[in-house]
Amino acid sequence: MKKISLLGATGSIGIQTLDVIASHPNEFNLVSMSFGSNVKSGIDIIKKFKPKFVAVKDKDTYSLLIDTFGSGDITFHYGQDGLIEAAVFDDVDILVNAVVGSVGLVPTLKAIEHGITIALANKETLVTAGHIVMELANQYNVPILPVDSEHSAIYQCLQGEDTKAIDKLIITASGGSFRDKTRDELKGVTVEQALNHPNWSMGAKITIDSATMMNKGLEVIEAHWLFQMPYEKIEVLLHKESIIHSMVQFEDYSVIAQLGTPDMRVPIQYALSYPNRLPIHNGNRLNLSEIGLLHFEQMDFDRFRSLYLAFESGKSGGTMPTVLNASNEVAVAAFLKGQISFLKIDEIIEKALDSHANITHPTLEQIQEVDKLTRTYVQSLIS
Ligand SMILES: NC(=O)C1=CN([C@@H]2O[C@H](COP(=O)(O)OP(=O)(O)OC[C@H]3O[C@@H](n4cnc5c(N)ncnc54)[C@H](OP(=O)(O)O)[C@@H]3O)[C@@H](O)[C@H]2O)C=CC1
Ligand SMILES: CC(=O)[C@@H](O)[C@H](O)COP(=O)(O)O
Ligand SMILES: [Mn+2]
Repeated sequence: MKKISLLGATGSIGIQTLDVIASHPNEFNLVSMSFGSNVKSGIDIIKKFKPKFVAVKDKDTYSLLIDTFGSGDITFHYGQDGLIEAAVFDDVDILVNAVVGSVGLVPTLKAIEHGITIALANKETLVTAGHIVMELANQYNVPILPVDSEHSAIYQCLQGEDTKAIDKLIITASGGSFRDKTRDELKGVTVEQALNHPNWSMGAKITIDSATMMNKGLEVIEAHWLFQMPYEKIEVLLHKESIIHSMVQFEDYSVIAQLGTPDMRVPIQYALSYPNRLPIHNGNRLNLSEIGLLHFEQMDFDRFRSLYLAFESGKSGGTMPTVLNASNEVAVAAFLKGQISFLKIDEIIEKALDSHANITHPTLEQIQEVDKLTRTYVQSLIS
C-alpha cells in the first residue's frame, strides 16, 4: 500500500488522481491533501477519502473546516506552512504535486529532503527552479516521476533504453483552442473561446497556456530538466489529434512513441504504480483503425511567440525561465479576469524578459526574489 499526499486535490489533476486512488484501494491510500478555496468540493473529498491531514489556502477556509469536522481525527492547517506539512506528512511514499503555479516549488523541495517520491504535474516548479529541484533530487536519490502527459510518454519510451543513445525528444502539441487562427485573427478572442480546448479538459490556467502555446514552452523546459536534454535535442511538433503523446528518436533513427486516448488518469496512474502498470478504470481503448490518419506539422515560431520566448529563456538559463513563468502566471490570471486581451499575454512576457538582468546561477532565495519582483513589475504593466 502506497501512502499518498495530494496537493491540489480539488483541481483537474487532483480529481483524476482521486479517481485513480479510489479505483485501486489495495494499492493506494490518500493520507494527506491540500486544496485552495473550493470548499464544497474539498469537504466532499475529505468525507469520502478520510485523510489524516488537510491543508487549505487561507485561515477562513481553515476555520470553516474546523467548524465542520471538529478537531478530532483530522489535522487541519493553512497557508504555505500547511502546504509544506501536507507534502511531507507522516512519511508519505509519494507526493502528487497538482497545484498550479510556482507555489508548488517549496513543498516539492521539502518532500525531496524527506526522501518522498515526487509525481510531478506542477510543471511551473521545474520551469522556475529546475536546476535546484534536480540537484536536490540527485542528492537525496529521489525519483521525479512525470505526470504531464508528454513527459510521461517520453519516460515510458525510455524504459530500458540508454539515454546516451537519444537523438532527440519529440514533444507533440495539440495547438490549443486557436490553432487554426492567424495571429491577426486572435485580436478579438474571448476568455470563453480560449478555454475551449479541442482535446483535453483541464484547469483554466493550463488551458490558456495551451492556447498561447506557452504550455508547450513550459514543457520544453520541463523536459530539459527531467531528461537532462540540451534544448537543441528537443523538438515540438504540431499534432492536432493528441493521440501520440510524445516520442523519442534514437541515434539509429528509430522512433518510439507512446499513444493513447486523451485521458490524464493514465500518466497519473503510471506515476503512482511505477515501475508496474495497473488496469485503468472505465478507460477508453485506443482503436487505431477508427482514428485513421495522424497528422504532424512543424511549429511556426512567429505565430506561437510564447513558444519562441520559452525556448530562448530556457537556453539563456539562470533566472530567465523564472521571469518567463512568473510573468506568464500574472498575465494569464489578468486575461482570465478580463483585464487584458489575449495577445497582450505574449507581449507582457516579452517585456518582462527584456527588462530582466539575468542571474546565471541563482540560489533559491534569488529565484524567489526574482519571482516576486517580476509579479510586481507585470502587475504595474497591467494596471
Ligand atoms: N489539467 C491537466 O490535464 C494537466 C495539468 N498539468 C499541470 O498540473 C498542475 C495543475 O493543473 P490543473 O489540475 O489543471 O489546475 P486546476 O486549476 O484545475 O487545479 C489547481 C489546484 O491547485 C489548488 N490551488 C491553486 N492555487 C493554490 C494555492 N495558492 N495554494 C494551494 N492550492 C492552490 C486549487 O484549489 P481550489 O480549486 O480549491 O482553489 C486546485 O486544487 C498545473 O501545473 C498544470 O500545468 C499538467 C498536465 C495536464
Ligand atoms: C494533458 C497535458 O499534458 C496537457 O499539457 C496537454 O498536453 C495540453 O495540450 P497542448 O498544450 O498540446 O494543447
Ligand atoms: Mn502536457
